[in-house]
Amino acid sequence: MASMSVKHAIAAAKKLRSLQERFNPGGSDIYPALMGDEAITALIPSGNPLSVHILMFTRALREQGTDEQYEKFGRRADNNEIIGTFAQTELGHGTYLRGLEARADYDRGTEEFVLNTPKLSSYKWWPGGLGQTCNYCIFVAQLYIDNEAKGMAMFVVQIRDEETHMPLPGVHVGEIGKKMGLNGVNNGFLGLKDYRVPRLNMLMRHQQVLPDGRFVKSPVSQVSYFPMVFVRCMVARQNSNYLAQAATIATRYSVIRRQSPIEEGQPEPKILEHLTQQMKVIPEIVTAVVYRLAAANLQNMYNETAEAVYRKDFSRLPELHALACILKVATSYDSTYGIERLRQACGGHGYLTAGNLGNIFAMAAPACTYEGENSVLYLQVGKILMKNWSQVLAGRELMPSMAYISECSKMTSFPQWTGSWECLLKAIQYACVGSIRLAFQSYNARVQSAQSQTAAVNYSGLELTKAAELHGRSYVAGNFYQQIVNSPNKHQRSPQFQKVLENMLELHLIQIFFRHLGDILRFIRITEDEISALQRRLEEVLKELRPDAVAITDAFDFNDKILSSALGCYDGNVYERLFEAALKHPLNRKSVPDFFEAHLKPFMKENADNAKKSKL
Ligand SMILES: CCCCCCCCCC/C=C\C/C=C/C(=O)SCCNC(=O)CCNC(=O)[C@H](O)C(C)(C)COP(=O)(O)OP(=O)(O)OC[C@H]1O[C@@H](n2cnc3c(N)ncnc32)[C@H](O)[C@@H]1OP(=O)(O)O
Ligand SMILES: Cc1cc2nc3c(=O)[nH]c(=O)nc-3n(C[C@H](O)[C@H](O)[C@H](O)COP(=O)(O)OP(=O)(O)OC[C@H]3O[C@@H](n4cnc5c(N)ncnc54)[C@H](O)[C@@H]3O)c2cc1C
Repeated sequence: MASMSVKHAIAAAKKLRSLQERFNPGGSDIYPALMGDEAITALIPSGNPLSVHILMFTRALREQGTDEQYEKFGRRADNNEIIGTFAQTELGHGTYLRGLEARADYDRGTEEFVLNTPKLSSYKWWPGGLGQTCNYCIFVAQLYIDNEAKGMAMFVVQIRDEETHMPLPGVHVGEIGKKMGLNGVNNGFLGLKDYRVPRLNMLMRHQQVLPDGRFVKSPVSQVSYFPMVFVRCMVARQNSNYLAQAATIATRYSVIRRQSPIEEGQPEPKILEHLTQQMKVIPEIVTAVVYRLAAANLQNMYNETAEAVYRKDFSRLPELHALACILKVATSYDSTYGIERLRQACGGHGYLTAGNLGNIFAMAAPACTYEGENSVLYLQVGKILMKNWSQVLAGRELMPSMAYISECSKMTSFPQWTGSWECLLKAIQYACVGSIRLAFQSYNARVQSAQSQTAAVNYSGLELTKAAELHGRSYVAGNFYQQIVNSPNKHQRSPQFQKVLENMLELHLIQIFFRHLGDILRFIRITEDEISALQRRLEEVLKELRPDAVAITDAFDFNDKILSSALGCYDGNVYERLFEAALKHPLNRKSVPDFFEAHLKPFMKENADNAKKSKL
């Protein structure tokens, strides 16, 4: 499987290169590469073994290396002359970066670093492509000078001979084993023993080790985390895509499949006529659109921040970090759970490999773990919200994406309930700020009672997580509201299109309201009549969006090859394709399977003989 994936990935990368040269000659714009990665990834159901090379190895060289280091390594990596990965996670550590055990000791006598993974738990474990594909990696290690720890640093390390692909001396490298998905990616392990690299193999754009061993600290240590921020931004885009693919499949299947009359004596309707089926499918279509828009915003913010960081302006890093964390978590959680809901909406056929929903789930699900495990990133955002709440209490301004927190903090009570979009959005934001305030009270009480900040974060973890989750909802819903209601290009939309968008906004806001009704009722008094009115609106907007469901998913414009699903093909010939896929199963090559003579027949005969004996 891995070699097939590599073959496909290389073919697709070559195609991408020719497209890039045709549409972006000589351009350094990496987004065609990303689109290519998106396309490559979508075309290789078992995952793209070059993803981490494209998304992390080449970018780390460009963003963390000096111009000279880019010339030496980065240009060759961008041109796919060398293939690398990002080797940070270890067998024993993934989240707690300050606990990473791999070490780089500077030898000023030879102006080299001596790299070691001192214990089994220090082995790098998980990096994509590391097992068999890559001949280089970015090796993340704790830097030591005269045995004094200086923090994390990144090193360009060649792990295999460029001609023979043999592992180099001192390198122990291989595949970590079968996974629940992405089995074409050959995630690998890497052990290094007294492996020496020249001083200039340490990426030194932001921090340096001089020939005499003097250490020049980075002005902002967190800039070494930048490669992860980028992938978190990409995950938001990628996972909204996975959800859109699954929503397309389930929608198309739901207007082909007929089952269970709604009126006695009437013909069986398309299953999408059932209200409960609409509630399973249509909100996922809208969620895919909502996150695609949020991911696009985040990508723009990433570009602006990356340019600023290149100019040594680190001012926007904290806001990008906070947003990248919360959108990576929200998109990966909601897409993973949403894809499973869509699979279940397709009944038994949703469980067939030919439907491809299982594989889309297996591609989407690990994003809840890689690039920062979601519950850890929720806590990270919770900590940032605590810091920002202290700013609010001190009367200081907050970063733009958190400005609503300041506004809501000034409200002594929630205004008269109207049920309007603005009211629903403000309710989610108001509940978020109420949760932040409660979390801060718990956290602060713990710190005041002499708990360390780390311990206070841990023991306030449930409230911090809730506040972070509601912050994500507030940001995403607010972004969608602005795009639909206040977009500068709103006048260019036809009235019909604007109406569809407004129906999608109505559905998103009401769906989020009901999902967090408990959180909202904690801070806002809403009557049963007001809630029932929203229940009616939910049923009504599902009915309104039903006729547009296919058109909206067609607009995602996934080629049948990308969906790779007998349930979701554009022509709707589901049963023919299911049957065609079934007949291709190896067990159908013979009428009588080999195991009949070898196992089944003797087994049944033995039982029959025993039955006869017991009657005698
Ligand atoms: C569209 C095309 C296709 C796209 C495909 C995309 C999919 C990708 C496919 C490839 C598949 C897999 C690739 C996977 C790769 C990996 O998984 S790489 C390894 C990822 N590992 C992690 O993410 C580790 C998680 N842990 C952390 O990030 C940190 O340990 C954590 C943030 C949890 C804690 O940070 P610490 O420094 O340890 O401690 P803390 O006190 O919390 O933070 C101190 C300080 O620093 C600030 N901070 C932390 N992180 C960042 C950051 N990234 N950027 C900026 N600032 C950061 C934090 O807010 C604190 O600031 P303060 O002001 O001092 O409070
Ligand atoms: C498909 C895939 C691809 C990957 N690709 C790469 C790659 O290319 N390069 C790379 O370096 N890594 C890669 N990784 C590794 C990934 O980054 C780590 O798995 C991730 O960072 C989590 O670390 P961990 O697995 O060690 O879990 P741990 O850090 O051990 O966490 C395990 C669990 O403990 C809990 N936990 C941990 N810390 C805390 C905390 N502070 N507070 C509360 N609970 C906590 C959480 O529930 C967490 O799920 C990949 C992983 C996967 C699944």
